[in-house]
Amino acid sequence: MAGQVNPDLAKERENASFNTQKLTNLLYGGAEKVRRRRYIESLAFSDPAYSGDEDPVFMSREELYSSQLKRALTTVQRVKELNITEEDLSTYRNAALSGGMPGLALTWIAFIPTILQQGTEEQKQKWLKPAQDLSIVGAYAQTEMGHGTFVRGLETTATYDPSTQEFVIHSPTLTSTKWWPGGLGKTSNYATVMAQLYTQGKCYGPHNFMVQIRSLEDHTPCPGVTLGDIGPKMEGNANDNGFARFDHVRIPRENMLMKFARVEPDGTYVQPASSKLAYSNMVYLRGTFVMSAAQALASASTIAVRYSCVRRQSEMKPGEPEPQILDYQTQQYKLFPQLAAAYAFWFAARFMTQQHASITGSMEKGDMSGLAELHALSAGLKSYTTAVMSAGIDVCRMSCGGHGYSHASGLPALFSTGTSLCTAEGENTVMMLQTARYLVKCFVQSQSGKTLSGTVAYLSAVQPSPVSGERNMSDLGTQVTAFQHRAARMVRHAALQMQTEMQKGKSREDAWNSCSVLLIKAAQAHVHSFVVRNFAETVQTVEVEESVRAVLTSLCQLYSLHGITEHAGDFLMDGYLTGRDIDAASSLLSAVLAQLRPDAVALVDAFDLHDKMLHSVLGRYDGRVYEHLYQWAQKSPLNKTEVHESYYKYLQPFLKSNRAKL
Ligand SMILES: CCCCCCCC/C=C\CCCCCCCC(=O)SCCNC(=O)CCNC(=O)[C@H](O)C(C)(C)COP(=O)(O)OP(=O)(O)OC[C@H]1O[C@@H](n2cnc3c(N)ncnc32)[C@H](O)[C@@H]1OP(=O)(O)O
Ligand SMILES: Cc1cc2nc3c(=O)[nH]c(=O)nc-3n(C[C@H](O)[C@H](O)[C@H](O)COP(=O)(O)OP(=O)(O)OC[C@H]3O[C@@H](n4cnc5c(N)ncnc54)[C@H](O)[C@@H]3O)c2cc1C
Repeated sequence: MAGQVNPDLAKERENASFNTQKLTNLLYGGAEKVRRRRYIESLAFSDPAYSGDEDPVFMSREELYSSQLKRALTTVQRVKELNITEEDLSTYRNAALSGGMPGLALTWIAFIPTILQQGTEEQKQKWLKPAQDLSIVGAYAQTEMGHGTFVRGLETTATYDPSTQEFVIHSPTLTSTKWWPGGLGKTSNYATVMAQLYTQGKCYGPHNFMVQIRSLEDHTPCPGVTLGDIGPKMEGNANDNGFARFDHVRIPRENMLMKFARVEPDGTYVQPASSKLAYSNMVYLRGTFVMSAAQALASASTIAVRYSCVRRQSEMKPGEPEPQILDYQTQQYKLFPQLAAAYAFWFAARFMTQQHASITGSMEKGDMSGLAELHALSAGLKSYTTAVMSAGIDVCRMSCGGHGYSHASGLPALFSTGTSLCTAEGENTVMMLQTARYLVKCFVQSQSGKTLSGTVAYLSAVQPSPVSGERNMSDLGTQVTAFQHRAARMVRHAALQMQTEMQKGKSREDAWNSCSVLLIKAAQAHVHSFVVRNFAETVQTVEVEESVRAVLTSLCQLYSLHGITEHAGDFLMDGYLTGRDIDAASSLLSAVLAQLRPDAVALVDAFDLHDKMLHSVLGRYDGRVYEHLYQWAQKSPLNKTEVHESYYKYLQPFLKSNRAKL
């Protein structure tokens, strides 16, 4: 019957052990914030300006680009009309754009933050408002065809000419062509360009420059600038990721973003407090990817868990009705770890945001001591959470069988969008190696007697010797300590291995490369241990109803026990955990799967993701999967005519001639 919720799904909701709304409030920071978020979303969802477009999967690249651009421009207009505040801005935009990435997106997520973080007060005055009001549109142009990871290897030059007080921006080679920046291809008329700064005959490394790239009158490229779109990608095709070449393009001296480093009119270079401050916007964006990872995994688990309650398949017991596929333990083992990771990353993202605010606050006051930890934490968390998210979405997709492979499920698009976060804003392996670099340094410091603090404090506190006696593997504290022990041992092992290689005569760089697999694994173990500890501390300390705490505790247990059993070898290596402990962890894990089963739907409902954000026939809140699957397929462009034109062009003549031969 129209409007009714699938009875299986309705029953799941009735049987939950806790109040979903209470958990939603916890996730979003209180009942008032939830109410506000829903209200802001409803403004977008009910606005006819955003409805009527067809499903993006049925659109051509050009249709997609234009329709998302149009929507994005409508959001700018509506934000003014509706007085949407800064705090509600991203909620409104996400809802209006249904999570899509228009050509304007990088203006919001990279161009404006770069001006904010790298610009002087005067520069902010000049460019912030135009960028926010969208009288200029900007890209963040750093990556080149030949270099993305190795920022010091960028080839674009910005050479200061004191006679005119200008910088000359130049792309000396094909490989120096800026390649990938979002919105650069067709949409932007400005870009912050990362280029090697040359002044008084000396190179001072990569710095950011504000460059006008298109005419503000007719949008044609400025003299000396060649621009274009780099072509379709795995996903995100509403965005015109682009290329740009500069042929001795002159910009005023004031266009160098000079909050940290400066070039005086006579060409004198003034050093920043740290050369890495030019990278602050990357650190910020990496931090935001942790929440994107949590949300992407939350979306995937919402889709897969709801569908797994609607879908019935096979016979568990002879003669009995087909069970919901979520009743199979193997299905729970696929999905619940993804669900648990989504929660774990959500809380980790919250920590990351707080750390970012607190350390950048100190940096504003001139205290740079937290920069290294902030970089290591954001790089490691970005790498770890996006990798788990990407793999996890694919697990969710496969858990939905054939229908998961259809775009109707929303999972293919979610995967190909989500997986881009493993590469963008610092390739994951490279990022994890940055965390490893910090850990090795900390280890060496702790060896020489320094007491470590912050997220690495445990490296000096945890003893590497095995602990004997029975362990209560269901105790969260025991699990956290086991993770810390594992990480500390792996960091120590990788660092000592490096020292051994160097003692054998290898250079530091060669020793680093020959130990980099160990280093990556150690850094992953470190981040994993941080995420477990942060999850455990959150569930233990947060102010919430006991029924919510109980289900979160089970979820935390699951995340942690899953990690222990999946990486059993690491925990067994030095005998810290025994085979008996691992067996106990496996049995507990099975028990927690069964314990969480009745709450699975309520746990995904608590993410409060609207159907308009999920884009999934399988993950619909009402669970009416089959009728909508049928309706969705009708929209396929191939169904526009009963007999497709290629029948007349190709198939008919072919069949006819074959029949004639009979
Ligand atoms: C339902 C929801 C679904 C949602 C899902 C989707 C949401 C959509 C959202 C979004 C969509 C996508 C949006 C895309 C946007 C993308 C934008 C871009 O990609 S912009 C380009 C980024 N480019 C990189 O990140 C380059 C990476 N490379 C680097 O950062 C550097 O080159 C690095 C770190 C690899 C090396 O840097 P060195 O060569 O300058 O430094 P060295 O020599 O290695 O180190 C010197 C010291 O500096 C430290 N260091 C390096 N970077 C640092 C930093 N940033 N801060 C502090 N210290 C740093 C190092 O740790 C080292 O420290 P010691 O010497 O050991 O103490
Ligand atoms: C969707 C998307 C949007 C993007 N948007 C922008 C944007 O708006 N602006 C912008 O400037 N850029 C953008 N980029 C570019 C992005 O930042 C780079 O692609 C990214 O930083 C990775 O660099 P790379 O492509 O040079 O990879 P590479 O470094 O070439 O990576 C290739 C392989 O080499 C390995 N590798 C490289 N260096 C090392 C090392 N030191 N140690 C061990 N292994 C190593 C990597 O692990 C990887 O396996 C975007 C990219 C994508 C996919």
